[in-house]
Amino acid sequence: MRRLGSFLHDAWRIAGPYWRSEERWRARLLLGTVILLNLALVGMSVLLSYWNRELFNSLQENDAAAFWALLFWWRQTDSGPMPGFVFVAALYILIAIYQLYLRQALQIRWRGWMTRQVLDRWLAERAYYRIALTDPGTDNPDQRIAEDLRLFVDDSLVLGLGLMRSLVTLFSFVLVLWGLSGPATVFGLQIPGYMVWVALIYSLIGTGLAHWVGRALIPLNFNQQRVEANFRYALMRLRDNAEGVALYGGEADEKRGLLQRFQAVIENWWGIMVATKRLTAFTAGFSQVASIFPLVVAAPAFFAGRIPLGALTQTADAFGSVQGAMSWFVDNYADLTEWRATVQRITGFLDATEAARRAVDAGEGVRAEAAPRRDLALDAVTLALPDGRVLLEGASAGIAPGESVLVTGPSGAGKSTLFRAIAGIWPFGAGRVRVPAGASVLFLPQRPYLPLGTLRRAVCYPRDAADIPDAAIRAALIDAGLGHLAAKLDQEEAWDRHLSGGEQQRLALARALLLKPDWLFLDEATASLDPAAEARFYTLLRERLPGTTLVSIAHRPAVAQYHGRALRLQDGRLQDGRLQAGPA
Ligand SMILES: Nc1ncnc2c1ncn2[C@@H]1O[C@H](COP(=O)(O)OP(=O)(O)OP(=O)(O)O)[C@@H](O)[C@H]1O
Repeated sequence: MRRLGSFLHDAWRIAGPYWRSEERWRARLLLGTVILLNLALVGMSVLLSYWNRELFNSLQENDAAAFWALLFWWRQTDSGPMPGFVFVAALYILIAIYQLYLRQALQIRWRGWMTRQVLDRWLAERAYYRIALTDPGTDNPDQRIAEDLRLFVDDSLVLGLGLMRSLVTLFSFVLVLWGLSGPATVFGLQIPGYMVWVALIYSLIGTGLAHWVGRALIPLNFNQQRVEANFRYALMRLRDNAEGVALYGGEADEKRGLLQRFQAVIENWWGIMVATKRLTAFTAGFSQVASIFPLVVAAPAFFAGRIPLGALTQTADAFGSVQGAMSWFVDNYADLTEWRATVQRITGFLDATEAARRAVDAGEGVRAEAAPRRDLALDAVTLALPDGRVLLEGASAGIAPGESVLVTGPSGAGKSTLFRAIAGIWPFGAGRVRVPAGASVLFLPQRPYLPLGTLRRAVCYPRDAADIPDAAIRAALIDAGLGHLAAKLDQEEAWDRHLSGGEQQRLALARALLLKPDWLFLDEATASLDPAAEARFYTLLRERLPGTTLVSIAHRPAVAQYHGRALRLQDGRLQDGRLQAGPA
């Protein structure tokens, strides 16, 4: 019970904010309307059950006028005026259409609001990056944002409305059945409304048995989602790494891996089939029996002339409705378990983003802060790895504006990690990095990131391409030696796969020329260029961005000539040294 309580609390933690948000009035109005229409549908089915009874009675009494009136017009009955079938059916259809339409409108609004909120949290404080480093247990954020949010909203509405409808149906038809069923005498005891008790006991036994027969399906369904996702992920990896696989000729290995994962899909599916077969044997048998069971129980009263044919059929109908409503938990078993898993995954994800935000607020790791000064300062910076290994211990240094500094050191010494700390994204370590407030900073990593979409977007990233004139973008491309791409600005391609490594680095140079940052950090940004192109790259940077402070990581000795100073990272220490400045 405590587990159920904390689960419902989690579900409300996810769902609640929308109903208190700025969209709350529209949301509540939509939900209220959907609930009303939902209740109206139950009311319509109660009305139809009385209508049915009148129809069968008209048949039994051979009353053709009453029969036709009940179909196409209306008729006065003992319990009041009864509208004809055409009107009842038309109204039912109208309510059913709008109940679904408005529910779907609410679904997409709710999902849209939640998606925007979760994206905000995920992107704030670079939680998307931190979580991958500090909380690897929070897997597949893409699935959580795209799929789990959708499932949560859909399941919450469908299950919530379904439960409410079943409860109202249950109470309505229990009343109908109570009114129809006279008392019965069992072992000398008079039991009023005995058909109600028969229906409840019958349904409870059915629910219990269905749970017992079908419970194996719950973990199997759960597992099916997992193995399907694993298989899909492997296919996606192959698509993303098609070139690497093709160059290695790794098709046979890939096929083995893919078939292995697909085998897990097949095996679990067989488990589902066997369990479903068992459950279907039970539920099909149960519902067949349910269709004649109330007739068998009520038939003696009919044959004894105590109830007319209409009452007999209405009894069977009401019995079926009570039993159907009682079976709600059984019918929705799979969806309930799916909803539960979804709530757990979203809660875990929200907790991880919250933990990332708290860690930043608490100043854990290397703190990067904007300071009212012109230079950049490292104060007792220690860089560590997730396993605690220390890369750099208590380093202090400063870089003045306009300087050009080369960072060197053996592979794996921690040079890129030092850049990460300066960017304020490295969570392991201690100390402080003070960055000039208000200065624009651009990092060009080893592998330039190219976003999805047009080339224009790729060049201007992370600025909005709409803010930058066409001519400036073309000029930057031409300067960077990518003039042949200037005509393709609005072409959408997988540019990261289309362009060669060197072209991608030149595109990053174009980006730097375009954005004109005050501070430019280059992490082996020319590693894929030939020496002549590398020389042009640095010369151009110095010419076009004379006021920009340049900090480069590079292995090639030739790069040193474009810098005035070197910082060497080795054996956990940062050594400072002057360089003979070259053409810069
Ligand atoms: N996310 C991570 N988790 C664990 N270890 C990491 C992570 N990122 C980097 N490291 C480790 O930190 C060390 C330093 O990496 P870093 O990329 O800073 O080195 P580097 O000096 O830039 O090397 P290179 O010159 O080869 O690019 C390496 O041993 C690397 O394996």
